Amino acid sequence: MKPKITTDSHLLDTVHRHEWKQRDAWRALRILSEFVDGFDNLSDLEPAVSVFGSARTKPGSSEYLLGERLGSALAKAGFGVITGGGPGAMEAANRGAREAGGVSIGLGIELPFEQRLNDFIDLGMDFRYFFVRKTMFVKYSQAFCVLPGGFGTMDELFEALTLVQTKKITRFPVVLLGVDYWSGLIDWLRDRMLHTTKITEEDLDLILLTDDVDEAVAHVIKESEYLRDEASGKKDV
Ligand SMILES: CC(C)=CCNc1ncnc2c1ncn2[C@@H]1O[C@H](COP(=O)(O)O)[C@@H](O)[C@H]1O
Repeated sequence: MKPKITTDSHLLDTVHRHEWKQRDAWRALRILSEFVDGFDNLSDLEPAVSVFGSARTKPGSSEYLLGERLGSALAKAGFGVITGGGPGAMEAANRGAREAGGVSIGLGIELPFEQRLNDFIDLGMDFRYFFVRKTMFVKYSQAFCVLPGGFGTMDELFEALTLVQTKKITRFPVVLLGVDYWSGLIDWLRDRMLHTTKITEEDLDLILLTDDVDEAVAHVIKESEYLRDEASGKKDV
């Protein structure tokens, strides 16, 4: 089946870009309105953590259960849980949060195939543009927790790391859950990127790698407290 054309794909169409000239100007307003909707819906949110992970994680699998436990632990610690609103690891984290009585948020994305928000979301939004949605993940969360995932998950992970490394955001905790899954990547970052000085030791220290949901949540709490103290002037920037 031929994939449906999405709004995002029109924007990124390089072949017909002359034809899109007029329409792209209008598109800018649509993008603006998507930002406004996001700010409007999310600015009153309690402290929240974004959880990322594969859309393909199977319900009942160990990775799904890890996502559920993470969502639940974050909710019990008082954090809202924000995901991409889709299936798999996103659903698992939303489910854990909802079942623990927390606030479960899903920021969905228009895709070329049929897609709806998962069934465990209290506050849901659908975005047309990936980049607008990504702004919301960063702006409205205190930390990123990353479950095993593919390209989409890597994109979200490395965006956060780049923002911290370039000091666009400060001390934003990034936790990778799933030692077995992620340790190959961490080894490569250390042995290749760090070894050839493309990143620094300090950059690697931005990431906590663990299988332990409680350790992940404790880390997020500790970093959030530091940021709160910093904002209230108790700590030097
Ligand atoms: C079965 C399937 C592919 C469904 C796709 N449905 C999706 N719905 C919502 N967010 C998504 C989806 N696919 C990728 N993402 C985004 O990319 C990440 C997962 O991508 P991946 O599966 O690791 O690469 C998620 O954290 C999410 O923000």
